[in-house]
Parts: sequence; C-alpha cells; structure tokens
Amino acid sequence: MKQNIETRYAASPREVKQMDTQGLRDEFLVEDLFTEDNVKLVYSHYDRYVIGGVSPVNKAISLETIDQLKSSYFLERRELGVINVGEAGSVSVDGQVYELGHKEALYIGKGNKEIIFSSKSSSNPALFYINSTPAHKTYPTKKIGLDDVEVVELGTPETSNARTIRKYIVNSVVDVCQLQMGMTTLKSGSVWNTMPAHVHDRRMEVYFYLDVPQDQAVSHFMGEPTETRHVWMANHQAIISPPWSIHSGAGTSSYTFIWGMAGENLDYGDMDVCAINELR
Ligand SMILES: O=C(O)C(=O)C[C@H](O)C(=O)CO
Ligand SMILES: [Zn+2]
Repeated sequence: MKQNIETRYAASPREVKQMDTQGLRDEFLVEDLFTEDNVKLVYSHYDRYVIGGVSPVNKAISLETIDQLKSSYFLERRELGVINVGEAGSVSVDGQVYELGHKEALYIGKGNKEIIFSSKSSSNPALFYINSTPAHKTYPTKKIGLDDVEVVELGTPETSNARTIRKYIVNSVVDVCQLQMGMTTLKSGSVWNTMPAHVHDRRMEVYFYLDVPQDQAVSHFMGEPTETRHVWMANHQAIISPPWSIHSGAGTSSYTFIWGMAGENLDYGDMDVCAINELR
C-alpha cells in the first residue's frame, strides 16, 4: 500500500502577498485526498498539523508512520481525529473496533500503535478524513456520533450565511491535548461560511469542503483581513489557513465543510472578528 505524503512549510504574510494563483494553490490547497486503497497525508509546519484521507475499498488500510515524524509508529507522540465522509466503515485501534457511519467521528489518543481503516462494502466505501496534532498526554479513544456533538446555529437567510455548526472534537465533548474538529453545514439558499470572518493568531486551521455538487465550487478566502486572496475549491479538497489568515468561503450552492484546529489554546470562541466593511 502506498502512502502519498507531502510536506508544506509555513509562509509569512509578506511572502503570501506576492503569490499568484498557482503559488497559493501549491502552498495551501490539498487535493486528491481520496484515491482508492491509498492514504494521502500532508504534513504542515503550521503547528505540525497532519491532514489526510484514507480510502479503503478492496482491502483494509493501516496508518503507518512517516519519515517526517521520526517515530516508530504514527501516534507515538500524536493524537488523531477521524471523520467518515463516506459510507459505513470501521477503525480498529489496537484491536478494538469502532464502527463509523456517515459523518460519525473518532478521537484516538496518543500511544495507540495499530490503526486500521476498513470499509463495510467495497461497492459503497467509507472515506476517512483525518487530522493529527502533536500530543503530550494520552486521552481515551472515543467515538463521537451525531447525537454527541454540540450544535450551534449561526447566521441568517438575509445575510446568506445561515448555517449549523457541529462541534465533534472539542474539549467539552472529548478530552484532547490540542486537536479540535467540527463540521459546518450551510442551510439551503445560504452560501457564506465564517462571515463575518475572523482570525485567531493563537491557532492555525484547516477547512475540508464536502457535499459540494460536482458542477459547483466554493471560493475560499484567505490572507490578512486587509489583503485577502481567493482559492477556488472543489468537493473533497482541503485548505490550510495560517494563524494570521482569515478563512471564509462563498459557494455557488450550499455545502458542508470540516474545520480542524490546533495551537495555543482549546478556546473555540477565541477569535478576532473582522468588520465586513473593512475587508480588503
Ligand atoms: O461557519 C463558521 O463560522 C465556522 O464553521 C467557523 C469555524 O468553526 C472556525 O473558523 C473556528 O475557528
Ligand atoms: Zn477559525
């Protein structure tokens, strides 16, 4: 089994200002997360965040360590969040099997050696979106189903930003060292996520777009609030947001995205909100 691995370095606002379309895409966009019977991993130097996709179709896939970690197994010094964006599947964690249905999540604590991903049916495979961060302590592995999440409603139809935020891996739901993950779904007719936009210099963030119809797209906005850039994104693509950058998007239809964060604190509400009419 191949693990397709990329490294992304951290870039400063000064460098990013000079980037053209392809430069921005090469630096921040994560494509091809799901290829049959493969693992794709992107190791980012922002908070040493790992973004990945695991797509077991005809066989089970084990998560192996990568050179970037210099560890004997992947979770030797890390924790892992998994959200299944495909059909039914399971994750075996040192022999304990967790069944994950569509949009169910699993938090896996540091120190677990053998992580094996499987689909229930090769004709309707699971798609496991994964995020991983360095961890200093072992917390118990926990499945987070749709009934376990914290739900927040934000926005209004009048401002085209009515959406539901589901917090899966946050410290009020599961004990974590630094990883946070959740899912935001736009209501029909609304297109703007994370508007008003914000930054949080204490945490980097990654957005992974899903439920984007094949002939539609999301224009994702990034950059300093007064120096924004956009990146056009398709279904099942992710984008890295540096801590100094806004992360917001407008779709040509409604859609869903998974956000994941790591850094200085676990305070979801620690955001510096940008006035909409001051964005440039
Ligand atoms: O639509 C939103 O607003 C979000 O989903 C915001 C993210 O959760 C986020 O950026 C958290 O920092
Ligand atoms: Zn944010």
